[in-house]
Amino acid sequence: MKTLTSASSNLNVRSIDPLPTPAAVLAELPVSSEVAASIRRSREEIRAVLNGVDDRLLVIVGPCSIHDPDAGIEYARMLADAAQMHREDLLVVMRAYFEKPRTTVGWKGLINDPHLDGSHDIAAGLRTARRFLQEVAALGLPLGTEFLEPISPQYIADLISWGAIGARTTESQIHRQLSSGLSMPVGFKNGTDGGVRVALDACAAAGAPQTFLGVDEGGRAALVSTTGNPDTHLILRGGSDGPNYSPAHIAHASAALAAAGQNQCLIVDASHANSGKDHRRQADVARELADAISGSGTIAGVMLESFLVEGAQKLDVTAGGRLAYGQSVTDACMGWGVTASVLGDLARGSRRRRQGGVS
Ligand SMILES: O=C[C@H](O)[C@H](O)COP(=O)(O)O
Ligand SMILES: C=C(OP(=O)(O)O)C(=O)O
Repeated sequence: MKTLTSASSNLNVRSIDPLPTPAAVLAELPVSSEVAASIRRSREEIRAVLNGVDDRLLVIVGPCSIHDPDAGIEYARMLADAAQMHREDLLVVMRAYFEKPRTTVGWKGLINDPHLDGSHDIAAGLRTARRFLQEVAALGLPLGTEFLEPISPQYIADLISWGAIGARTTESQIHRQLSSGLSMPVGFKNGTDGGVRVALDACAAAGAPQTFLGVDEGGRAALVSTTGNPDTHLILRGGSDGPNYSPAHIAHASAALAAAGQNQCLIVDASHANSGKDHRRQADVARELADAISGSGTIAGVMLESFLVEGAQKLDVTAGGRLAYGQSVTDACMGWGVTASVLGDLARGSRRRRQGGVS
């Protein structure tokens, strides 16, 4: 369906089709009171880690993107066991990314194109994402995601314990406004050029009350007024000028946060420009961080890209064809074996920090 509101509008629009409302999808796929309580609890735990009240290390780990819910669930079960094993030292959150920001063009994630064939069945994508989150949340594993489209949070945010705004959108006013109203802690990545200032500005903007155009649960355009998000924080992911996880980079970022009157605790992404997008290098970066955290009170968390099978495969939505099971179709990931060993190293680093009494 496409409606022309005037002879001069929608000239480049092929179609506009209504989607089910957030309220309809939430009613179809509700959250039990037990799961809702466990999500609220995990948000509090993440807050406590970010504020230095809980001395564990936050680890946000999982596939670069979820493209096959079955493989994602198999991964989640293994991660839930590992999270349980390391619960004294690590607070593990599963990366469940359904929306991919692209440098130019490419598959934009399971919500945008759930059949991976360019058919863009977003109604199915929203339901598939929500069903996946329900299933993982029922395992007791907290979930993290990148919020990219400003409308999709209405469909899934109640199931998310930690949110990220990506390097390509940290400077966007729309994403800062959105974050100011989200109910969970939200981390802002430094820019793709390595600039940390945009993320500090983002934390300040998202921490402030905002009024903007949004949608309500009924899918209607709405005036949204927020209180500001008290739990914004910085994520260092490296940039075009190289990695930014060295002790000097971390001290510099932490001082900039303090000067801006913001929380000095930050998260380091071991992937992306911090590992030159090389999944083998990512494990080395994570191990360097495991050593570094024992002497640093400011590294509150680490991000890892990991899936069942290491590496990545090419997805061509126009060509079809079979995909290897459990391997990323976006950025290359560490495989499960290496991930399990890296989690052990991070747990040991977290324990050493506690024993050394680093504050
Ligand atoms: O993490 C994912 C990617 O790095 C990001 O979405 C950009 O991907 P692209 O450069 O392949 O488009
Ligand atoms: C896109 C991502 O990261 P960045 O914004 O750092 O490129 C991601 O984590 O999937």
